[in-house]
Amino acid sequence: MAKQYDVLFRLLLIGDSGVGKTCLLCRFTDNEFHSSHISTIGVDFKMKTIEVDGIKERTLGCSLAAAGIFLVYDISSERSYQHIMKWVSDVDEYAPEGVQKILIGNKADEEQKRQVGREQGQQLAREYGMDFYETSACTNLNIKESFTRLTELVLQAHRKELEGLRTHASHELALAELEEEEGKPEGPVNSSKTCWC
Ligand SMILES: Nc1nc2c(ncn2[C@@H]2O[C@H](COP(=O)(O)OP(=O)(O)OP(=O)(O)O)[C@@H](O)[C@H]2O)c(=O)[nH]1
Repeated sequence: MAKQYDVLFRLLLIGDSGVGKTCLLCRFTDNEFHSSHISTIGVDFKMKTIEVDGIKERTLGCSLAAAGIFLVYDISSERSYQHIMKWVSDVDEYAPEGVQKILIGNKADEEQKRQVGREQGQQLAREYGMDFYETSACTNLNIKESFTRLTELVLQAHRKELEGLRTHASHELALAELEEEEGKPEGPVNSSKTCWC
């Protein structure tokens, strides 16, 4: 059976209740948006495979030991923005070292209710050395872009393992070609799935 992904890792969305974490995840994985708010008890868990730089990444939408974290606030809630600092300190305390982070100001479609300026988001992201996106799960603004960017950051942070994966993959390919040339029956090729969970 064809390999469905090369690398498996987890992304976590954190932020105050109601900022749109579940909706961001559903928009990214299923291209769906739900206008009702049913508070998540525990964790939502979704998977999606995307291809970045020729490598197929399978992301788990949620996890406790995550390789990448979205810190999400709602641009129509100053309070959710103020709480980002608390979320960042929790991440610094509990997340594994080297975890990649991106700041998200969600509900960017709610311009008339805006309480947090785009510059405030940019400034906070600069202070913490993070990338920043304003998104809308409702209109699909910057969803793919932000998930792809976090994926790229995770890949960069795991460059060494990735190089090993590429070398292994090219060896596998060369071996398969050789076997084909020699007319050998195709044996089971070990799949080189990497997990950074
Ligand atoms: N206008 C607008 N509404 C949004 C957007 N994203 C989410 N919402 C709405 O905000 C509410 C909360 O969204 P959820 O995704 O359930 O929020 P959450 O952060 O997962 O909430 P908890 O599970 O309680 O932590 C829902 O009514 C959504 O429809 C958005 O981009 N724009």
